[in-house]
Amino acid sequence: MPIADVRAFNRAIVDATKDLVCAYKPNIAFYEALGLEGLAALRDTTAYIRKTAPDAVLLADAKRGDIDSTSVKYAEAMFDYWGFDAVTVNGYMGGESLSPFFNYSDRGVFVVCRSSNPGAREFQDIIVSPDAQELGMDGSGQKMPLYEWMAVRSSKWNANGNLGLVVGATSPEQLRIVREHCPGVPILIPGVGAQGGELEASVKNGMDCSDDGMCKSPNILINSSRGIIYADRSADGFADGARMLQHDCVMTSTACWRRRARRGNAV
Ligand SMILES: O=c1ccn([C@@H]2O[C@H](COP(=O)(O)O)[C@@H](O)[C@H]2O)c(=O)[nH]1
Repeated sequence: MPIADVRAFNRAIVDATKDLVCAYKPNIAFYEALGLEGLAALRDTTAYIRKTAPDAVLLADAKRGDIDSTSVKYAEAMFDYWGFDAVTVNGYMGGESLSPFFNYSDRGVFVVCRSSNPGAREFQDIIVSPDAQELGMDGSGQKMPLYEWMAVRSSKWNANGNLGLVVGATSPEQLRIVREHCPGVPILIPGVGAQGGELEASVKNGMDCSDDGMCKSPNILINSSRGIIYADRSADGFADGARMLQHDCVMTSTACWRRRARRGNAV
């Protein structure tokens, strides 16, 4: 569905949702597809978000990643030129290819770990046998799916404490496993709404209870794009979409906290 005026469309979304969301995640592809005019609209949109919702995190969904000398330029573009707070990256070229992003210690770097699309299983679920030494274990290498190895391995890239992971809401069981390996790491969870991901199971399995069992800081970012921006092209529609998602997240996490509290904080 072409949008006649991208700037006005985005402004209406921001106005309607600024009190309801903690972050905005423009997907760079949609702006690049419109050429220079699209990039100008992205620039104006990010400026509008900064002005209107100054506390919101601006996360670029760009899934960048290349050899390190090229990643230096991708990181400069995302953080220095565009001024994003965080970016999604592709880690399958290995840790050193991402260090230019992690070197920006005041910015977040969300590594795709288990994506939300149906084809995710084609590679990410393949069982691999990482070197035992790499795993920091004795004996022979332990077998695990590739996405799980990504979760384990990525903690080595987190010297600056700015690692995040991306795990789709379409695979809550894999999310549970990733969370087990990665306490304290923020997880971006796309895939609710249009992709049919499971919100309740994702909130339950993704919440971070590493602090004190009460999940003071759940460390999850639930993403809904089409569920909000195409909810109904009106201010009420955008706000309703965001409000419904917020309501469901709060209900689920509160129920989870209560259950855990009743069990004496056991996670
Ligand atoms: O595994 C992934 C990683 C990124 N995405 C991106 O998130 C949004 C989801 O859009 P919806 O309209 O809420 O389905 C989109 O920009 C994807 O590129 C993802 O879906 N899955």
